[in-house]
Amino acid sequence: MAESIQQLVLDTLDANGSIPDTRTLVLPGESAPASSHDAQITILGALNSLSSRNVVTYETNETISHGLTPEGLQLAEQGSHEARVWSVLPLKGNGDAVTPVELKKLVGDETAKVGQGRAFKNGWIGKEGAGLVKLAAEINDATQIDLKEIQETGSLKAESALPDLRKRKLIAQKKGQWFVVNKGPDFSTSTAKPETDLTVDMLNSGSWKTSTYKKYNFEADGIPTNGGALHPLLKVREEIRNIFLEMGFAEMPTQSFVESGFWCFDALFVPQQHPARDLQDTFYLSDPSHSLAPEPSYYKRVSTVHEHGGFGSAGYRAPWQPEESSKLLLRTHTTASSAQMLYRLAAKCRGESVEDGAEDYVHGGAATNATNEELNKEDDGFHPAKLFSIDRVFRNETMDATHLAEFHQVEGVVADRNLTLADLIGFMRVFFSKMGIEQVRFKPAYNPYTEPSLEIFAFHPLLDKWVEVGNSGMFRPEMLEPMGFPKDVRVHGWGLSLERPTMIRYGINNIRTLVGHKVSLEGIENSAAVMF
Ligand SMILES: N[C@@H](Cc1ccccc1)C(=O)O
Repeated sequence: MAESIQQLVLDTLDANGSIPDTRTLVLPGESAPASSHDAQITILGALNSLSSRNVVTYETNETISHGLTPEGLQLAEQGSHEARVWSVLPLKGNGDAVTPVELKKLVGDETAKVGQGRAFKNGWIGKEGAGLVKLAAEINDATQIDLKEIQETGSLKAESALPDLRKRKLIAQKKGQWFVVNKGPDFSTSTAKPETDLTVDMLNSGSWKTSTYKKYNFEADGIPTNGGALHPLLKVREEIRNIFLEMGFAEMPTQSFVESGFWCFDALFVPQQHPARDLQDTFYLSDPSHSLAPEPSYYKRVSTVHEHGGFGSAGYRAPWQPEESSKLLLRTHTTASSAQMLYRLAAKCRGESVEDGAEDYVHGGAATNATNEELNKEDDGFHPAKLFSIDRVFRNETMDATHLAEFHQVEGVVADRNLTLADLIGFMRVFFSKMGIEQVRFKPAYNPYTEPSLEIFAFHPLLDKWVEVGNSGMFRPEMLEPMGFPKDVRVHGWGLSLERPTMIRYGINNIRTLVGHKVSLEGIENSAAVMF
């Protein structure tokens, strides 16, 4: 039906050039023109779909018409109340007058009540004794005639009669529409929907040659895209960075991912035979495979403390191999960078001038433990420092749900005179509580470069167990004194991974989720409020 109406509109336009009034159309299957409201609504549907394809244009005109109410319909059929009253009475002098009680019986209560008054007013009836009689031998029931006209045409030529009929609730207003239709820019008599895509089938069958195509709408709004977002690792890194900054730490400059065995291990007093230096644990570079030699006097102090001891240490008493020291590798921990920053921090203590030294990253005097006596003593070039880094490290690990060959380490070091283990523990508590971790425990551990060393455990309220969150310790004199730090300077440090708190924060079970090309945060809605 809808399509045949579209076809009718198109054929009419084709034949006549335009359709000045859609009420003149004779719809398929009908014999009379489509003057009714419903017919125009049906036509409107066809016009809308044709105009959306620019096949036609149309203008809307409004009409106000009238229809009969149920009571109006009844009166159009049977005559007005007054006419019906008049019709049952005898003409004056031609019989017995009808009493009001009898009249009600003859025409019904309602008609008797309404009709009497009007028939009197029109001069059609009169009183005779206690009853009623016709005065006029013939009447013209204008109400019935008007109602019939309205019923047939929807309007009344004698418009002045309309308000009264409306007041009597015999007619009601009906709003309607009709349309003027013209050919659109893409007029054609075909009702086939234009193609939106050129398909393989159309090419094979050759139908593409005769098909019509939907035009591109360059005005259309595009589909809104989801805006860019920070990677979860970046968000958590920013949070941790802010914790360090508000605790007065300075960020160490990002150093090269490639380090020498010297800075990654030797400078930290990691023995040259240590298993961490194995090929299975560390990625070594093949080209170039070896680094330039470090500053000779420091290199000498480091190799000596390893081989023969010194600074109160017996050393490892094992042969020192320059080859091992100069190997290039991907750093296995950011402590390799901390070592270089500490070496620079000690430059003044070694009597060297500081060019690009760690002084820039040193918050002199902050949180110092120095006594008056120490402050008064001669300047030995040392300044306290609080440094941090959050950066990438690499380990030759078997990858699984919680291990990757590369990850990020969060690392902090604090250098000051006479720091104690209590300072380290106190620092840890404050740092982790700022990360939302209130319950922490420490367990003695072993690192070649720290003594004592502590593993940090935190109670995870959701997992209901203690989980390891970091590693820490006080750097050994065998590491600090060859750098040139005075004997009373202590440096403590700690490290944790960035991935672990991020995974717990975002409810991610598989670390690969964090680094794939598609980061899906499957558990994000259920993520814990606490970070670890
Ligand atoms: N480098 C240690 C962390 C650490 C840093 C500083 C001091 C002690 C420990 C690690 O990789 O786990």
